[in-house]
Amino acid sequence: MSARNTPRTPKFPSKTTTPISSNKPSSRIRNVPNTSGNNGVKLLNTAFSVESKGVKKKIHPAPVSTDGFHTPTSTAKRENPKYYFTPDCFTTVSMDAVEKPARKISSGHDKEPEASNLTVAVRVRPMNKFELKSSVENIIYVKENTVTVLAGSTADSSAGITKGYTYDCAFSSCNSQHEDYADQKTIFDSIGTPLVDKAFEGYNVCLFAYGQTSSGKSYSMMGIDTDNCDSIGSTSEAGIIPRFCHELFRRIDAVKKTTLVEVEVSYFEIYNEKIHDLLSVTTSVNSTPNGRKPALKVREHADWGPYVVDLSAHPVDSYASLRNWLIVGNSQRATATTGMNDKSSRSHSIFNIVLNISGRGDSTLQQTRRSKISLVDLAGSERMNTACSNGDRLKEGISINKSLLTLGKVIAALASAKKSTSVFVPYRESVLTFLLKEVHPSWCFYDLTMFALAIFETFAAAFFLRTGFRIIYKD
Ligand SMILES: Nc1ncnc2c1ncn2[C@@H]1O[C@H](COP(=O)(O)OP(=O)(O)OP(=O)(O)O)[C@@H](O)[C@H]1O
Repeated sequence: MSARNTPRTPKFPSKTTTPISSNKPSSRIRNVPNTSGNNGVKLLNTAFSVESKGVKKKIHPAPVSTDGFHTPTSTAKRENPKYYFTPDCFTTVSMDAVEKPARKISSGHDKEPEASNLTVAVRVRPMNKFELKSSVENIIYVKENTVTVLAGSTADSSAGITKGYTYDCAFSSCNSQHEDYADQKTIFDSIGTPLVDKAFEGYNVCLFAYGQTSSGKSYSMMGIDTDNCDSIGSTSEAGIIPRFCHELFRRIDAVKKTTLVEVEVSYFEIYNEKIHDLLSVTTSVNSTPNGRKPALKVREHADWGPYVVDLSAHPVDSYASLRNWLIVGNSQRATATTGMNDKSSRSHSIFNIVLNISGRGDSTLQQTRRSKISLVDLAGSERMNTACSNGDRLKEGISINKSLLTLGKVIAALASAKKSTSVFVPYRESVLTFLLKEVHPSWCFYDLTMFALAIFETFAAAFFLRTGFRIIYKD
């Protein structure tokens, strides 16, 4: 899921700003000369600026970019000058402050298609070895963007009643011989590529995988890396994250003569509500007995929102070096065998990429675009008895379920907040929602299993979406 247009409240720093975290993003942002005649206004498409004194809201005439290096903000401002609020010396990206180019979502019973910056996709995975061993039957069918669920052994089922749910995209990966089979490339092309486009335009994007344990989230997000550094084959099992990074550098290479693109990555996990840096290379004397690095703290900056203190960030200049960091991070992630998955993720993982894009060469450079990409692989919700959880696994499962519950509550509250301003959004109830506060998801990615238990997830997902984003399902 990714917020293609990250809805954010306009923010106007009242004092000299500090970096959002110790990865010092602001130090990487240049103040570029401005030739647009905007009285020294820096068209810096970023929330991190070094000049912010004497700030007050003011409506400016729409800026004119002289070098064609537009930001989404500047373009939208030109089209919607009334929304163009900026302090004298500061221009910030505020996706709330611009009219977003809305994508239309059509749904089964909607007369009018809805405009949304959120996309929800569902993927149905093949049966796993546990399911093949037991006598389970396929109860989920995908046709176009609708998932139909036979109601199992209930009276509805005997009466031939089915339930259909319409999503933005629905993929079936059950049978590789089937013509509609969606492989890793199909998934990435459908939901990953638009995100790369948006990231290059300067939007923050976020994509997360949600679903019950063993429904294929990690497979879809990370996949199985069988490729070398130079290419990702079309039949490869590499998932969205490596494909996203590969595509990112392919595009960077294509424009490198004219455009300077700096890429920085960070990767952390939220395990039992504690944050661990997955890319930390320093050895700490404070490591826990199980070898884990000490947990990092979350703080909230008055202007830039929540951030992880001392999270390491690493500049990368090629897919090969980025892939090495991914391998390091994945090797440190907490996984364990449960009753439903041999290698179950016991934590939420968040892989962040920060892109700074600016013109290269002469002084005609006007703007720097900055976008943050968050690719999130959530831990799976689980039923304690089915997942055979006990001891540490039980504790982890409780923590996972609790934070997923909060995620649902936050999204439901955000939806209600659209109608009423007095709604309390419980971001702080879990570390995950607190950290994602600044990056509301606009892309969600759901995996469903074909297993009967998945019905629960299907209903949960439909409810979640229906309440959260008014996506109407057919029934
Ligand atoms: N589309 C698919 N095609 C083939 N195998 C898949 C697919 N989706 C998942 N699998 C396999 O199913 C198993 C479980 O998948 P995975 O570990 O990705 O689940 P998960 O949702 O991340 O689980 P958890 O929440 O417990 O971490 C893995 O062995 C994985 O390789």
